[in-house]
Amino acid sequence: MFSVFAYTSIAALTAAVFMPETNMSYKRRLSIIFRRTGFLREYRDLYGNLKQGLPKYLGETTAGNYAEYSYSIPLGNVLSESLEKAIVEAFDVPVKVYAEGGRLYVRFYNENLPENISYAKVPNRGGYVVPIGKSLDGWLFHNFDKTPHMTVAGATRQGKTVFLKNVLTYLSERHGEDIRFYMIDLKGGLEFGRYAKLPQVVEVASDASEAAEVFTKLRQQMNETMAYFRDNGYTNIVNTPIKQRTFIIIDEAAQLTPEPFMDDEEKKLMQYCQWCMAEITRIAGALGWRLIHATQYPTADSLPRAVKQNADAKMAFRLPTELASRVAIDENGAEYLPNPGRGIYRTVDRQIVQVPYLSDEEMAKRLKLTKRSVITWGELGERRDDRVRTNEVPTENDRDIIEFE
Ligand SMILES: Nc1ncnc2c1ncn2[C@@H]1O[C@H](COP(=O)(O)OP(=O)(O)OP(=O)(O)O)[C@@H](O)[C@H]1O
Repeated sequence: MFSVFAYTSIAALTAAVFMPETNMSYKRRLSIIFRRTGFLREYRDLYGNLKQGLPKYLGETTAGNYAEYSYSIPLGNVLSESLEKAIVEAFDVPVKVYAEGGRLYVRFYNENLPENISYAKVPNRGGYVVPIGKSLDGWLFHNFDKTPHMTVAGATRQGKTVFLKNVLTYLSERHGEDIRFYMIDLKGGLEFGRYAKLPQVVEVASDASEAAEVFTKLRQQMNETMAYFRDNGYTNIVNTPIKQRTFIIIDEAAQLTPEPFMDDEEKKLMQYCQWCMAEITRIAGALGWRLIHATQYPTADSLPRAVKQNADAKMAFRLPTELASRVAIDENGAEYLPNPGRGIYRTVDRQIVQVPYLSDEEMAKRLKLTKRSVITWGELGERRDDRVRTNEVPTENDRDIIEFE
């Protein structure tokens, strides 16, 4: 099994210009790092004395955008987080360090990720997959049939909504009405309320009490589906002929966090919603439910432990602190991401990607949205009023979408 630990140094993440280095200096610097971190092998010299030496160098591979060096891992050593960090922080170029089959690989890339990659460039893939983005090793997709649930975290304006729109669009384009979306859009329905008339979108909840109603319906459906699976001897939807998959996207899930200032009823409502999210991630993956929990504020309270534990894929955009990064993806790094759309995708391994940019216009074209299929600000009613109250007027993009024919 591929055991990958990929890092990109802070310097490389922020470097605007690629700094070429000679192969010689890469190897020499690696030797110094191996010595300083004690990543050494033991051997006996001609006189039988025990000595320490550098790990055995196995060779170099070059490909389109990288040069990679491999070494034998000295017995008794492991690829530790501190060794990886020592390596990646020492170079001005993006570096990936990983161990596989007793070997240590250090890959030096000769390019940086671009800051913008168009959604139009995303390759076509079958199955219940969505593009996560482009890494320096190529396109990366997330397969919801393999890993049903995902958490997404990122500070404001760092790319969560664009990512969720990628998910909605890519799946809808490929699976038509086999895909169902329940959008729990706790930004008052402002982002996803407009797509309520899409055939794939079953329901849009825009506050906690609407969310609770949706969760109650989903629980009923879950029980019915479970009974159906039992009757048919099914254990997991991926091994059945059933094509339908149900996505529950919760955007700004922190709005479902019980707070000390809330009255008991409100707290109970929030706790109920959090419990339902946990139940969905615990039980419903095998039944075809896929939950995406997105928040600006990943804390132990806003990201319930059960959801985090059962969501084996974690996506982080830039976060304000190392602590937030650790809550979101169990390690630091998200606090250094340099631009919107740059994310860390964490499963068993870790990849840095640039999420494809999908504009509202492009989304409208792809989903064949017309005036009739897009909810207007008038129809949004209350929600529009909320936006006016908060002085958030519709943007140019919003208007384009609504007027799109
Ligand atoms: N993948 C991307 N590629 C390039 N630019 C992006 C990408 N994602 C986001 N951006 C830029 O950042 C802006 C904000 O992105 P987005 O609306 O997704 O943020 P957000 O994280 O959802 O913010 P909030 O939580 O405040 O709603 C976009 O309008 C766009 O200009």
